[in-house]
Amino acid sequence: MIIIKLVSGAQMGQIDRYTIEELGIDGVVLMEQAGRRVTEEILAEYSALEKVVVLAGKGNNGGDGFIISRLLEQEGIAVQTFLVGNKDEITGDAWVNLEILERLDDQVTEVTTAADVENLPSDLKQADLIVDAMLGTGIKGKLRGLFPNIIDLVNEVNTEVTAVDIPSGVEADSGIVREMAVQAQQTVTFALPKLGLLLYPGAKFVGQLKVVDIGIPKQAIAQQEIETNLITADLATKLLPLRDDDSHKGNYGKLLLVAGSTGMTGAAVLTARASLKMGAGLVTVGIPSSVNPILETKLTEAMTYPLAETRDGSLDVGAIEQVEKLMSSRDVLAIGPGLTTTGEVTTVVNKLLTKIEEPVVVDADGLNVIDDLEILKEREAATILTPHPGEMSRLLEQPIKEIEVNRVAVAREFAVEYGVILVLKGSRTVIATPTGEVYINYSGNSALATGGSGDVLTGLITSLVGQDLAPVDASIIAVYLHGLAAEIGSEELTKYSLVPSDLIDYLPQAIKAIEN
Ligand SMILES: NC(=O)C1=CN([C@@H]2O[C@H](COP(=O)(O)OP(=O)(O)OC[C@H]3O[C@@H](n4cnc5c(N)ncnc54)[C@H](O)[C@@H]3O)[C@@H](O)[C@H]2O)[C@H](O)CC1
Ligand SMILES: [K+]
Repeated sequence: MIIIKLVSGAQMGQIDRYTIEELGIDGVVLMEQAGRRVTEEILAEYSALEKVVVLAGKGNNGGDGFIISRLLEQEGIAVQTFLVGNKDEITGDAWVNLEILERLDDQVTEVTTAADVENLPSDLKQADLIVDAMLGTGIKGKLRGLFPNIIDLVNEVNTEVTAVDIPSGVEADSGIVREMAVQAQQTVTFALPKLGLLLYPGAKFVGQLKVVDIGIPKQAIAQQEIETNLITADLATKLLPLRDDDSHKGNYGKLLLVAGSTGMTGAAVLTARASLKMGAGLVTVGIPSSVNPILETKLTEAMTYPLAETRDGSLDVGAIEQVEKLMSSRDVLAIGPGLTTTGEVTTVVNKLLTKIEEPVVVDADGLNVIDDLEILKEREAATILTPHPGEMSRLLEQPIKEIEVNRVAVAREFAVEYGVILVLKGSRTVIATPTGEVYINYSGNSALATGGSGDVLTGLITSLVGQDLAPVDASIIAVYLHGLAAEIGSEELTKYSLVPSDLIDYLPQAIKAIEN
């Protein structure tokens, strides 16, 4: 599948409603399929189950749980079903399934008091598997009642857990976990992955994720406008530009990278090397003149251009005209890595953002010195901003925490408001476009959490924009490959020892993995 849509809990609810009310597929039928699919996944994963505990909540997630209890019993497995709540509070499709279970004489034990909770641990410990069907997409706000205690118990015992749809405690829209959530080894989710299963911190609780079809027709999904997509290997493959044998360097972009300063030449080197390794045609690094000799020795294929500098070795306003002149024969500009924020850098960056008519990628210090976001709106060519949450926090003058818990919304709103491609870095990098489309990246690992990995990403994006890719497509491939190179590289080097220059060395293997 090339594009995988990611849904919020509310969108999934709408799709359900449409399927049931407009298409006339009964909710009980959907629930039956849901329960059956989870049961199949459980049986496929665990071959020798003897005892299973199903923990059910009062909503439809619990309804799925009742079906799973019934189907596992039919397989000859001893199932204990606990309902967190009173039976007389159960309604609708969940009630239908509770009734069936009772008619079959399969016991459902109510857990309604602290004393009931105290009785749970021995059963939880003795079980081969716990099925978490307490809270699904319907969770709202802080965990209430007995849930915090029960979730604690589930997490304390050693028994493996399969979560139904989403681990209880994780919010489907955001991945927010208010105080705690069930730590699952496996999560079986219905129809489409929920955002909260991919975004942190929720993602930590999911274990292995399986997305199963429960018979929701694709028309019901199509009728929802879903603008949030998962970046898959297939999508990266589809977007990767082909290289024609009958081509020359002019076909692959002329890049100008304005980066580096005294003490930070490494940033310029990483950006340049990454852009070359991604296939750029011609790369020029514009760098404060006194550090130019360093770049000359560190870079072989890239050209360098000494730019006007102040006494402290950072850019001087004289660089504005030099960059403008260079850009008259270049296709794309990247500005920011290792520039520092001192002296005249602010003026240089802000002036260039208004003057340069080619696509611009702004990163690191380039982002830190933007003094008026309005200039972004004025730009006609594409602007790609690649902040990490700290830089985003500065751009928006909002606490990092608010950005972290709201990555998708923050990125989308910013991209739409300022007409830019926003690449909000972090585990699960979010790419947002001026039209409000969002792409979430799943590749990568903690090896990327080190100074310099952002410089590599900037090089990759700039390189692909130079190769004439649409800025959003360039960002998608770059972010995906960057993460994949980290995954491949850390297999050999470990997540501790993989450094950004290694990322560049592993890029060819990442490209190979997605090449057709
Ligand atoms: N996606 C599908 O096509 C299908 C999904 N199914 C399952 O249905 C749930 C969603 O069911 P819903 O009834 O809307 O909500 P929940 O069961 O998740 O929870 C409602 C239940 O929980 C209580 N509650 C809510 N928040 C809290 C809280 N913070 N603390 C304590 N209690 C809370 C609330 O009062 C209700 O009692 C979906 O995930 C799927 O598993 C269908 O089975 C098939 C189709
Ligand atoms: K659940």
